[in-house]
Amino acid sequence: MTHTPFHCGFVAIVGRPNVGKSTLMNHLIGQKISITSKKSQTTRHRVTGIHTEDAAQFVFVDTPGFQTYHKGALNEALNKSVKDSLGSVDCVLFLLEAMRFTAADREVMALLPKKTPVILVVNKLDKAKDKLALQAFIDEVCAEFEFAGVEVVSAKHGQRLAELLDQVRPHLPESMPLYPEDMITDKNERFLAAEIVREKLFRYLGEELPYEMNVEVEMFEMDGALRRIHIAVLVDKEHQKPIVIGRGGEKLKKISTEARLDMEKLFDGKVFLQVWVKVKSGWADDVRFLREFGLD
Ligand SMILES: Nc1nc2c(ncn2[C@@H]2O[C@H](COP(=O)(O)OP(=O)(O)OP(=O)(O)O)[C@@H](O)[C@H]2O)c(=O)[nH]1
Repeated sequence: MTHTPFHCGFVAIVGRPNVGKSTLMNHLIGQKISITSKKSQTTRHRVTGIHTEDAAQFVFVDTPGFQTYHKGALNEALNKSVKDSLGSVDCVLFLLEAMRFTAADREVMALLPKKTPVILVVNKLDKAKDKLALQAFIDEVCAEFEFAGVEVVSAKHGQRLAELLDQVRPHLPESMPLYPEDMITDKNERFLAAEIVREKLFRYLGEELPYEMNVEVEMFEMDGALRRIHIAVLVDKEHQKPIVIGRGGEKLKKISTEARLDMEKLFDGKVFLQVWVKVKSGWADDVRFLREFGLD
């Protein structure tokens, strides 16, 4: 009897903000874990997604967008996180949007490792109608870096993701699976609860969203089968509070109701959720505070 060896490894997904990294990872692991939004720079934490097959396990690392425009301590922490995640993986997926190769993309490209295989993933295939122009675009990008492979996909529509996995699989080292096969993330429920609230804030505040904002889980307790969760939304300035709360508290109510429903679905149990807004002045440049978030 022949024995197929198991392969398991880490795969980093990198690219400038808004290329579709979170969307890609969510589709690859088949469940929504990392948050997505039309507004860029929504991913502040490394999120690990896990995809397990009969003979392979892919452990995905979703890095924050490489920051070019904001130079505060927060963004230095984010940039460091990109570099760290690239130094310790088996394969890197470098995402671009079809037909767009911007200065911000080149800045991320400059961080790509030379010793680790990098696959060029051209996303948003659904938007590229002219196939000849697409090939010319791919040739132009490939002239600037030695990629181990190229794949065109549509993360949003789940197109050609199997082909993408086929390209990654040979780069995973022979190893036992690192995680149980039904596990899709190593982030705990506490982290996921904060991610869900963050996503609702992005959805309901849109352009009004204060740039300097974060979400902190103040309490997460099991009370029998009930999860009691208290979450604080931290804004930088007093005048930003009413933006999040809305007239008569209407926005915050909507955000917390929707977040609670999502949590109940994901955790498969009842949730009692309280969300409130607090002012934490100057937090975006306070490195000590970043440390508490595990971001430095
Ligand atoms: N048309 C189209 N849109 C896509 C595709 N993939 C992602 N998008 C959209 O692109 C936007 C950004 O996607 P995200 O997954 O949040 O991008 P990201 O790279 O994780 O962004 P940051 O968190 O800012 O780094 C969202 O509106 C997605 O719906 C695709 O294949 N086709």
